[in-house]
Amino acid sequence: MDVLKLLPKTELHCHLDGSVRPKTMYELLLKEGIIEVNDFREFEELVMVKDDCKSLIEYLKKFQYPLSIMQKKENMERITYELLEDLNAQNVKYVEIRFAPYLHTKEGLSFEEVVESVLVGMERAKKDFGIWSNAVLICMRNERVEESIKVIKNGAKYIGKGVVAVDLAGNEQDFPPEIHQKAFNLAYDMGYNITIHAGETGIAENIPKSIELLHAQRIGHGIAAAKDPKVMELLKEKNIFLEMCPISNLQTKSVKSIEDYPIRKFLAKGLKVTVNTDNITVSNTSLEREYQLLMEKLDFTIEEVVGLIQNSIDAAFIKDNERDILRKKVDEELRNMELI
Ligand SMILES: O=c1[nH]cnc2c1ncn2[C@H]1C[C@H](O)[C@@H](CO)O1
Ligand SMILES: [Zn+2]
Repeated sequence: MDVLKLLPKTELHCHLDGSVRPKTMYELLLKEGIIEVNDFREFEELVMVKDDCKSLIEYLKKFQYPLSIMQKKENMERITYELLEDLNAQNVKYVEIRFAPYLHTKEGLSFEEVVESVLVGMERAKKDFGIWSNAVLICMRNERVEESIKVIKNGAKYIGKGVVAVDLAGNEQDFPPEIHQKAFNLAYDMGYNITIHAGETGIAENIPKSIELLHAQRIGHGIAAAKDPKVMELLKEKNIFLEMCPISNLQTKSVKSIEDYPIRKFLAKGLKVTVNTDNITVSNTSLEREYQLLMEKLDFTIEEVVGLIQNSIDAAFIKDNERDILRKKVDEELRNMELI
């Protein structure tokens, strides 16, 4: 839809390893001898989930391919830069890119080399394309709390220099939030913003736990809140933003079908909802596709989509003066499109 293409957009929940430009991943996997397929289509089957994906755990298996080539500084920088180049071409004005630094230290890179390569890619993209971005550092749920503490301590020197927040991601079913409480207390004291993946795989209680024990200001996914009015009440009362990712949620079977997707229920309850991609390549999606799905299947109007974009601006982990600048830029384009 042309109007969706042209809309000025913001992206708050986008994993770097799940969003590697497919052609680049193919080139690097072949060059490094990790795969032997010689057909691009066959390769796409390997790295993107299909509709028959059964769970988040199955979905997470796709990350082994991008992670295997994201172990070098030049690859990290290039992948970040290209993601931003592609998002800029889709008129994304602001993006928060998330990644788990320690998943990129398997072949000798230091934590600092990983983070700085991403930050250099972001800087270069800003200079070349004008697209503005910040980074979110991920702690992995399946790791011990000491590993999360290392992410938080080592990342602190980058707060305000491109890093704005920390997150907890990975297998939610087997690793509840409280395992990482000590780390997120520290993150809170150190001044990070905090977002937590919670309620993605049906466990509603992980949402209040993430807010009350881990200081979450935003919740990734949050689908399971729909089952519990008290959880929705808490989200509303605490003014917590939801980072919803419809296509990913359908693929991981967070919801049975798009008709069961609780986005309208959340909006009707007055919750602050944003819409994001999660993993552009693994989920084979884009912001445009996410919005198009909402318009085609859930009867969203273009004005409602604009409302979601405006929520993202409110939810972004940026300073208020930066938020004013971003809002002004987006509003100007919306006004020119006669959408506000
Ligand atoms: O949607 C998700 N839920 C939980 N974990 C996820 C999701 N998408 C990606 N991840 C994991 C797999 C990646 O390797 C890791 C860091 O981006 O975060
Ligand atoms: Zn995610």
